[in-house]
Amino acid sequence: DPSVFHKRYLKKMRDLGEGHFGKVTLYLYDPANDGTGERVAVKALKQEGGHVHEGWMKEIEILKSLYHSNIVKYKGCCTELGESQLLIMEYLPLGSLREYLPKRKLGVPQCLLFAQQICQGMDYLHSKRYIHRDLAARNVLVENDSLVKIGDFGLTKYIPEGEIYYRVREDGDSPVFWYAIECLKESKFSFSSDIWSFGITLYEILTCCDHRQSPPTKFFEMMGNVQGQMTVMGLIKLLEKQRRLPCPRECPHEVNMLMQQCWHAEPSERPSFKCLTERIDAIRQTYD
Ligand SMILES: Nc1n[nH]c2ccc(-c3ccc(NS(=O)(=O)c4cccc(Cl)c4)cc3)cc12
Repeated sequence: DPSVFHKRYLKKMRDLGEGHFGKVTLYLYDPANDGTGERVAVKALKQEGGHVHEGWMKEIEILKSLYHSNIVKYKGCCTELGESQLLIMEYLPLGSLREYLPKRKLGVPQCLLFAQQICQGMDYLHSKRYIHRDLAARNVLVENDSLVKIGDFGLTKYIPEGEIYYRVREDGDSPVFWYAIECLKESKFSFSSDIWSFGITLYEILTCCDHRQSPPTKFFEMMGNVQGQMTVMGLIKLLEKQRRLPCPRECPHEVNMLMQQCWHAEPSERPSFKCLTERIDAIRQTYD
């Protein structure tokens, strides 16, 4: 069974990323023990033990059930007695947009191609009634110059038929600068709050993930940067005054309008990923 990986053949190479509950690491899976094995990305749960376990199994089941060209491929899992399962994914050598964009100043057409592919992957996720809850440039991986994939589903939740929101207890270090206003105020997550996070991710792409223009940096500036003592209340007040991230220098007017609509205070006024895919495609056509 190619989806079963034995821990004894996993050779650690380097870290790929770390989240609140987990860690992603590059391993060589080398059963012949001659260096000819394949490189895989392995996500492990930080040993929090206990309650996190069922959420972890859910994450593995969710990724296993997703098949889309803009979603990282599930390869299998590794179950060792007494330890939590390891999630084995395909390895993309170019890493996430956070690593890729600062090195490759993309033009607007390629930025829009990446944005459109994120919308296609997210439209597929929403079609299966999942909300992502952590869409950000750091969680988008680069296969090559013309293909990106959503690479982490650690906060993804299923929204039952007939429901609109998913409410969460406050969890660890939430990515508040990617959160829609209703998530900050009422912890209400929905398909529409993913649209808000996509708008922030599109802003990151258009600023080439330049840390001087990053969402945290810009929001701190807009709040008067009181020694970084940003409270969630400070961010909520700013957003309630209709303040939003500024239009990036290279950003065409119609793309800025699209981003601002993703940040509409009223969730139901935000576009869907299907609509965004079509609108971005139309804008891209004007560059051909
Ligand atoms: N280069 C890669 N090939 N395959 C991968 C699978 C996941 C990842 C990955 C995906 C997401 C991140 N972002 S992250 O912010 O580091 C993160 C967020 C939530 C949970 C964790 Cl454990 C890590 C970092 C790395 C990278 C690769």
